[in-house]
Amino acid sequence: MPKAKQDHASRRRSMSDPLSAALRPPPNETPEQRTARQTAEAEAKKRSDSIDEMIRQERIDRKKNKADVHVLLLGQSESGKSTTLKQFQLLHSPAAFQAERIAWRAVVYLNLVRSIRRILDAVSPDTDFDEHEEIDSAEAASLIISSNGRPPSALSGTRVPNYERYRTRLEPLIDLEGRLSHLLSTPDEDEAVRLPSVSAPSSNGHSAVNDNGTANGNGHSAGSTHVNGVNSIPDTTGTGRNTREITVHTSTNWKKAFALGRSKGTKSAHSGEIEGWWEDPADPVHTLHACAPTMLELWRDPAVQARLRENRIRLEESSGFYLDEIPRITAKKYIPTDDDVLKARLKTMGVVEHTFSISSGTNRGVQWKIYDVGGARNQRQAWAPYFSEVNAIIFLAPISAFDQVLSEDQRVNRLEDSLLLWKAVVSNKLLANVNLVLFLNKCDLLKSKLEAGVRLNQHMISYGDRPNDHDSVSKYFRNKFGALHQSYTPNKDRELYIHLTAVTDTRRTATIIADVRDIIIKGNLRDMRLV
Ligand SMILES: Nc1nc2c(ncn2[C@@H]2O[C@H](COP(=O)(O)OP(=O)(O)OP(=O)(O)O)[C@@H](O)[C@H]2O)c(=O)[nH]1
Ligand SMILES: [Mg+2]
Repeated sequence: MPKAKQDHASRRRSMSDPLSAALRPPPNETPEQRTARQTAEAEAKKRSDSIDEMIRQERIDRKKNKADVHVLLLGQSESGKSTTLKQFQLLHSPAAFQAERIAWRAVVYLNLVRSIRRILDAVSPDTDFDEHEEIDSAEAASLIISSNGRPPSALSGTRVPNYERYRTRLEPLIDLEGRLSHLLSTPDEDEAVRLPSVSAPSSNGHSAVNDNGTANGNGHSAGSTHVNGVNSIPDTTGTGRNTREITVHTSTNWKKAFALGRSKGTKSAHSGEIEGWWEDPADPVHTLHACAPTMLELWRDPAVQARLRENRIRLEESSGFYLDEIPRITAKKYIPTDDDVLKARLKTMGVVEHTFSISSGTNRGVQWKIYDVGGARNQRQAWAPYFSEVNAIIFLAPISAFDQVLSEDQRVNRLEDSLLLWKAVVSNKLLANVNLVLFLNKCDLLKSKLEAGVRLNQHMISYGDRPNDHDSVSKYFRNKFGALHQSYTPNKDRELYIHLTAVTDTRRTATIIADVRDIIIKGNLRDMRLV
């Protein structure tokens, strides 16, 4: 309908509208009555306009709050990025966390079996650490490097008289390790392209991540998790045993694959044919259950403990440590607890994107996109494409790692690597307006390490003769990382927000995450001491 006609029609409608008719001024209105009416009308209009303005402002505020928040988790491998993501999940999509809990059983089993194999390798009469070209990540994580960068040879150490018996009895676990790796690595025949192996660096030590491993891929973020990039299958040494850390998908595919049971045709707990996985004779729990007494005996054997000490292997500080809980983990009806899931170690390859919708508090309705990246050196070129779209970065630096080396380059101290990475992030001009939150992580491990007598000044000369306790050491790192930001940031107004964290600790991390969330939303970083 043409506009003139439309106006006319609406006028006609309003004239015949009984309400409009009632509001029309009386025909015999005096000039005083008219002035009073007009004043009252003007006031009513003012009130109405201010209500309209309030509604408009609220709408803008709501829109602002609804805007997506993009957070990138950065830091070296094993710094705790994926664990931080799990904490976000636990807080903001507990139903999804709950649904995936059972699938983490496979990872916990694999972590446990690998710890056992690590012990067997370390206490073997044939082991000479100096001959080992490669030590896997978790081994490297638990080694204190001697002054020449190598642990002392194990050849002259304590003999483990029961070694052969342990080996024979635990042989089924070696097979199980292969089965579990396979289950986790090839969950789906239609799976995406594989990345080059972590163990195949290019000549400059940085192997390329293929296209799938870089940003943006072909966004299939249905549900909440979306993976850009894939995993590599662990290497196999000449001995036929894996020495590398298992790298598997962090996508929902492997989770489904494990949760749904094994090969086709096998009766599945989830199809209702049997009551639970423990009734399935092919389930890994049976091998673990049968080997549990020997695993316990091995771990508690004083000769084994002595040998591990001589080799300076502290498994209790390594990723995915479950050796103190063998009976619980190997029980037939074992279901991982929240803490078990948080401790489970699965290396990330590529980029995992997770979406949360905050359903309570002041940030209600805000969509959060959190990107969890692989931190190993050959994964880092996948980070940059995300720099232009993030509002905030949570950078994790594990400060307990001052005496450890990178698994991908054993010449590089982990803390030095963290400091260099941090410097690169804070000085990056593309990130000048991105909010920065720094988690000085693994404070629990730092504390136990310092209490065990490991001295920071033996690895960091600049620490001098300051006290070797948790407070002094963490303060020193806080200042060191803070000073780098102050010196190199291209944005002098940017405030840095530093936390001392142990992201496996759910209660404390929940408090920190709530604060970080509010601060990121406000875009207003403040330096606070929360722990
Ligand atoms: N004790 C302790 N363990 C931690 C802490 N943070 C992480 N971990 C453990 O360290 C291991 C490595 O953590 P991840 O979150 O997988 O590390 P990441 O940064 O994602 O590593 P990549 O995926 O290789 O880049 C896991 O087994 C975690 O449970 C911490 O603060 N304290
Ligand atoms: Mg990870």
